Amino acid sequence: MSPSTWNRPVPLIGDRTSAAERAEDVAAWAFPEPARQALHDVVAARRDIRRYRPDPVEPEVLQRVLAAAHAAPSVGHSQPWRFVVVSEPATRERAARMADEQRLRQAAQLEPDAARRLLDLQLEGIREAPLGVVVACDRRTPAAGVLGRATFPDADLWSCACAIQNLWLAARAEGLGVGWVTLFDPADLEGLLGLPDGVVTLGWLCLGWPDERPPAPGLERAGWSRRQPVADVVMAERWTEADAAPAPPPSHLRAPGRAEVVEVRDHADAMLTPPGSLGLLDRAVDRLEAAARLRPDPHPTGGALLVVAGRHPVTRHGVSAYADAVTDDVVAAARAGESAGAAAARAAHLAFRSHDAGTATGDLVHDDALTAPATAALVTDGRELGRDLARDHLLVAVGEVGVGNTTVAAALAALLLDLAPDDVVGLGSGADSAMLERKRGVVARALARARTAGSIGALEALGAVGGPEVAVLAGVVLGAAEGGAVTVLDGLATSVAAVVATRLEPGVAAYLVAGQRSRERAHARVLEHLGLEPLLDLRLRAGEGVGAALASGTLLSGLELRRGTGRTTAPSGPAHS
Ligand SMILES: Cc1cc2ncn([C@H]3O[C@H](COP(=O)(O)O)[C@@H](O)[C@H]3O)c2cc1C
Ligand SMILES: O=C(O)c1cccnc1
Repeated sequence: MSPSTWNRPVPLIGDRTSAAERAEDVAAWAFPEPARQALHDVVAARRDIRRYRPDPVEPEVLQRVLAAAHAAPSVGHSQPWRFVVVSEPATRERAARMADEQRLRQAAQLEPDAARRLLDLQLEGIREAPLGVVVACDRRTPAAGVLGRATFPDADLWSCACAIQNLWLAARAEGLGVGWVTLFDPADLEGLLGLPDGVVTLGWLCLGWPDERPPAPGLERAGWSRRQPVADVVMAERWTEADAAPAPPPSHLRAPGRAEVVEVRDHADAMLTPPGSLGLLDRAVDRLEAAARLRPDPHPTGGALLVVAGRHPVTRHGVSAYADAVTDDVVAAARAGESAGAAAARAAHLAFRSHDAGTATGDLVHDDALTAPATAALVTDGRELGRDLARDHLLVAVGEVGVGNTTVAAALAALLLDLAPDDVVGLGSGADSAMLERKRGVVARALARARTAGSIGALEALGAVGGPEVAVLAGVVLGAAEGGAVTVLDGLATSVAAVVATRLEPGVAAYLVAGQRSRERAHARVLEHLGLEPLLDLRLRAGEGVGAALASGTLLSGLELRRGTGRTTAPSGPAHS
């Protein structure tokens, strides 16, 4: 039964346009042609001005120019810029002397001819221009406290540079000249104006009515440099240097593209709810829906849980709180539909499959876990399993069982992500501190052995320190994606398997959902590496796909919620308001 159509609730604040309006005319946000042309004219005619008339700049004009600067984009909307407007002739004179001193110093470092050309350059603007605007950046907020600066700590300075550009263009439109002088020892300039610690300057802007109207940059006219062709600075897809273009990462897998992703979002935006109101769940449902759009109609709607079992000779080093035989018990219970994984699948309305991947041949410390042919065969088996499950299911939740496999997963995570044993070894099914110490030692020795080979590929790493269920699971992730199904990851081992899969086929990343963040130590790092935020964070340590099943239940509920919620009507009101 399909739901009825309802009036679109138009928000009274913010963006009043609907997805349908935006899809109908994607360019409707543009300015009229004369305004666009004017913008390009101003950009092209902006010059660095060094000669000024002495006439004053009216306060209203100055305010307009400063307001444009203050409208610049800034990292995390932090507005870190400060503008010190200097009109005192004595201050300008002292600043000019500082710049002269630096000019002589720099000239002394240059070849004689370049030095003469530098000395010829007009730097009198600081004295002549009626105003100086010293742009400063208040850096006293710690970078980690500003959205976007923890990763790019200098983004606050770039924001100030954006403000300078805005000021410059607004000034040019008024007919004013701007010259940006950075020939200072920053500490001198900061001292001159009394900038406190933690506030740094980006230099001195001369501002006034220009006594030159240059059609081209002064440095270009002086033969100092020339504007490079735009084609020399634009690259397609990857960094390219002359003819040394490196090959792109191989991916034969088609990930949902822009068309599918936008279509899914348009569809979701037309629901009788505020767009994106299900938060992270909305994003995971988007993923499911985008992948489904690559399939022929009609496509399946439900999900399955696959639990893969493996056995590990590494247990002989005393790294698990349980005996090897537990793995066989769980496999038998799974067949009887009585393992925790089987029960979790039933609770979440998922089909259940278990698969026995067999036994590793090496203990990681002395020998590779798997030979190269065994590794390849296991990945191929997994790929087929994944494709097979994808035929009947929209999502494949994955889980594992294998006493000792948190040691294996930790070693593989460390090898693939270049982490230390301390960062990856966790409690597993219940280690005590002595066992943790042994696990760290085993992982350290396994890594030392594997790393003697130098840099190794994902499949080699899998063979060296992985295990049979991890290899099969890497294949499952690949096969499921090929079949258009999203894989819902469980704990550490399944997530490390997904890392292997993304190394083999970068395109699979778009088909992954992190079901949960488990208590196992390395899991958070591995999920971060995959760029995935977990749907659940319950400190699980169950293995067997229990967390993936719980999350898949929620995910399928989210999908049902989206498909069952009423749609709103198309356009209501103009796109421009
Ligand atoms: C009864 C039992 C059932 C399990 N089901 C999953 N695991 C979980 O614990 C094992 C990994 O932990 P470690 O590396 O410490 O051995 C895996 O089998 C994992 O799925 C279980 C563990 C036990 C004891
Ligand atoms: O986080 C996991 O994946 C995990 C933790 C403990 C035991 N088995 C699995």
